[in-house]
Amino acid sequence: MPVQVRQLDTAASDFEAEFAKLRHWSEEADHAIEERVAAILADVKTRGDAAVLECTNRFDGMAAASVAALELTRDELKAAFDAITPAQRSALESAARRVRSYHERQLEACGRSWQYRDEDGTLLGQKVTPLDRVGIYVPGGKAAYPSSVLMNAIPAQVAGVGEIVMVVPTPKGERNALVLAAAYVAGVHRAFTVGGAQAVGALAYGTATIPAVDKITGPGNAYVASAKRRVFGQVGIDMIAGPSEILVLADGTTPADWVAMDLFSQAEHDELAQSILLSPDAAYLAEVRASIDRLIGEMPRQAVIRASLEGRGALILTRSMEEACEISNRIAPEHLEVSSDAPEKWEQLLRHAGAIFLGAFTSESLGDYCAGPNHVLPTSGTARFSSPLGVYDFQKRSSLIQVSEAGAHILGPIAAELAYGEGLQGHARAAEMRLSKKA
Ligand SMILES: NC(=O)c1ccc[n+]([C@@H]2O[C@H](COP(=O)([O-])OP(=O)(O)OC[C@H]3O[C@@H](n4cnc5c(N)ncnc54)[C@H](O)[C@@H]3O)[C@@H](O)[C@H]2O)c1
Ligand SMILES: N[C@H](CO)Cc1c[nH]c[nH+]1
Ligand SMILES: [Zn+2]
Repeated sequence: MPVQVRQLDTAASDFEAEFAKLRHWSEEADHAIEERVAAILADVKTRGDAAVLECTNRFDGMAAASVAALELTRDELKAAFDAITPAQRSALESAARRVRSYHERQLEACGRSWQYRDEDGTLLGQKVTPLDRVGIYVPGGKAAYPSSVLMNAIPAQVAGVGEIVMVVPTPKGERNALVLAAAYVAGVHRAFTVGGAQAVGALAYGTATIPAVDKITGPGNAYVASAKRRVFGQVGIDMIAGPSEILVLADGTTPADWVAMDLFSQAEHDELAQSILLSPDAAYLAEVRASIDRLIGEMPRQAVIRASLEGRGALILTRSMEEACEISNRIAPEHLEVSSDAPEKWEQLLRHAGAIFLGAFTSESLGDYCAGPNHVLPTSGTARFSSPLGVYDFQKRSSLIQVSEAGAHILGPIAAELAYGEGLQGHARAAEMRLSKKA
């Protein structure tokens, strides 16, 4: 049966209405989920380990006797690493090396302290420090994501975080050897087989067994997203990541099968994932449609892919590549492939995207695993104002100010004038006292 992916045409009179429907992403709170998450968090806050244990046994079909029994030891992580195949070990290590090297450059480029002195000797600067302890959430309900272990733990490590605590659900007690091995490779300090809102609550409030952290990062389902939103303030969070998205801008020079498979690659994550192709070449869109219909039968996750493409996917005919870039900027996708033989030309017109993949050989899937940049990216148009997970998410900044005696004579009158204007005498007098010699 052909996949009923909708087709839009920017020259059609109903384009704006159809485009609005396509972009509409209702993350309207599901009341049942919101209520359950609120109850789980309150329970974890008051009863700690007992609540975490009950929820884990109930929601993940486990039969653990204590939260301590859910901790994975460093020896267990190493045993998993030793047990996977040499090919898996080599792939994990190569991916980890590339991700580390990319994030080390990020640290050099924007993660270091800096300072300077005014002419009067006053020192000003910014001190960058790593977070003391972070929690990384690794999803594990419907699928296992060793790549997400690397993408969360490695930037934390590069930033110099003191302790990295990983949580990952293991439904029915089935531990994924690659996830454990990735935790070993990435240098996770402690790991617990706990997931969902109870894991987020445990990391935010701390229990007798699971330590409270300063920030929680990592993607997850609606329970995890809701819990992260609710504990924000008690702890930091990275972002609320929604379903995966890919937008391909194609000038018609990439084999149609390649682009069809790239659309599948994000559609297969989730029925709610969004895959969109934009091209000014109508014949090319028809070719990709034919590839989709021919290749879908080969895909083990074809039901998910079909649901995603039919529910939220689209092929969009544009008047030009310039117009395709404009539309892409309006969508601000998580992943943006520029499938063209002149990708640099179009890249200059692109402003909003979590990650931009240039040229026919750069499949988005390479970025998901091993190119080096992070795969935890802003979704649902939030690339307009936010950035990929990075070393900077595991650091914080303190301003440094050391005013010299000469500097106090310059700054004091300015501060005092403004403080009197605000009616704050204490501020003004504290500045003015520094105008006289220290006794
Ligand atoms: N953006 C990214 O980088 C990225 C990477 C990997 C995965 N993902 C996404 O993360 C999500 C992972 O979702 P998942 O479900 O597979 O795993 P998950 O780990 O996010 O959620 C599983 C947990 O949900 C909780 N849960 C499930 N049903 C529940 C219920 N009825 N009541 C209370 N709690 C319940 C359980 O505690 C369970 O442990 C997917 O949408 C996937 O596409 C995103
Ligand atoms: N594409 C996902 C983020 O949207 C990340 C991922 C993990 N494994 C495969 N893909
Ligand atoms: Zn992916």
